[in-house]
Amino acid sequence: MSDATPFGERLDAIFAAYGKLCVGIDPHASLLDQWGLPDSAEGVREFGLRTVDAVAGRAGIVKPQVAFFERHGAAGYVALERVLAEARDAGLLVIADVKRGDIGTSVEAYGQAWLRPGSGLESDAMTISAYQGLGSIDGVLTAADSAGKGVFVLAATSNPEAAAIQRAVLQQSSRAGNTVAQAITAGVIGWNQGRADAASRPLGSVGVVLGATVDLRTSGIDLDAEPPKPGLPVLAPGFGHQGAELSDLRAIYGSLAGGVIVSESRSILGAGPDGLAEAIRRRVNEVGAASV
Ligand SMILES: O=C(O)c1cc(=O)[nH]c(=O)n1[C@@H]1O[C@H](COP(=O)(O)O)[C@@H](O)[C@H]1O
Repeated sequence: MSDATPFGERLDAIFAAYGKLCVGIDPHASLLDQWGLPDSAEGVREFGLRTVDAVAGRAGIVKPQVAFFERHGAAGYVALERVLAEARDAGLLVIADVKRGDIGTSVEAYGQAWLRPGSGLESDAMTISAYQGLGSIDGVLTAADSAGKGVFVLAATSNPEAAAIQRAVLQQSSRAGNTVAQAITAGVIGWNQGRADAASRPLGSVGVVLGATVDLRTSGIDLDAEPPKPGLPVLAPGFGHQGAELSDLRAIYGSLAGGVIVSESRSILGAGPDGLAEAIRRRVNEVGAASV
């Protein structure tokens, strides 16, 4: 499947081949220590490469968190470029967790950094924030679409402090009365439905971040409606270390459960370099049993 194939189709193929686990690549200082690696650019590179090696052939998706590489400045970025390239060469789908957002022209430049084919930081998808308005991300969505790339827009994030803002109710716009999380989710579903051949696509190429720790109904997300067509990719952090249980997956996500990517970092990485492959294998099976 070529890179220009829509991201949603590539994600669907990965789901079929490897299931829905995404392994976060988060080289926390404490994990580097546990793995016997230095807290340096070399350390995060080695951590990333070993994780990619352990994931390849066992799961299909990785999500490097850029902040842990950025801590080491330019050398950290060089390390990240290598990890991204090795992951993509290994056939993994790479979601760059960068959470960018700005006025439209600047967010487009972020898109060029992370999603433009040939860029040193090229990834298959990136996380972005639409808190400067849904219109501010239009340009990056269009560019991603034409390059077969994906975008995950923050909607209801897993951290408890987020609820006050993300459950706030819009006063203006055609979505007045919606919560912020609801308006973003509806906007993304609408975007996917507006693409050519949308009805025949299994999954859209734009998804949302809906944390597994969140009461999504209270956030205004409709979990009882028919699943959208095409399906909505849902990046779902919050399982594992943050406390959400896989056995609750269907209850948490309702009719959106089919598009859920279970993303875990510390709960898997904490197995250490020697236990990592086995921890991934086990979690892939558990996610398979819990997923729709
Ligand atoms: O976009 C994300 O990935 C994300 C969104 C969110 O709502 N909550 C959240 O925890 N994340 C990221 O997901 C990862 C979760 O890590 P663990 O809690 O160790 O599984 C971290 O890299 C977070 O930055």
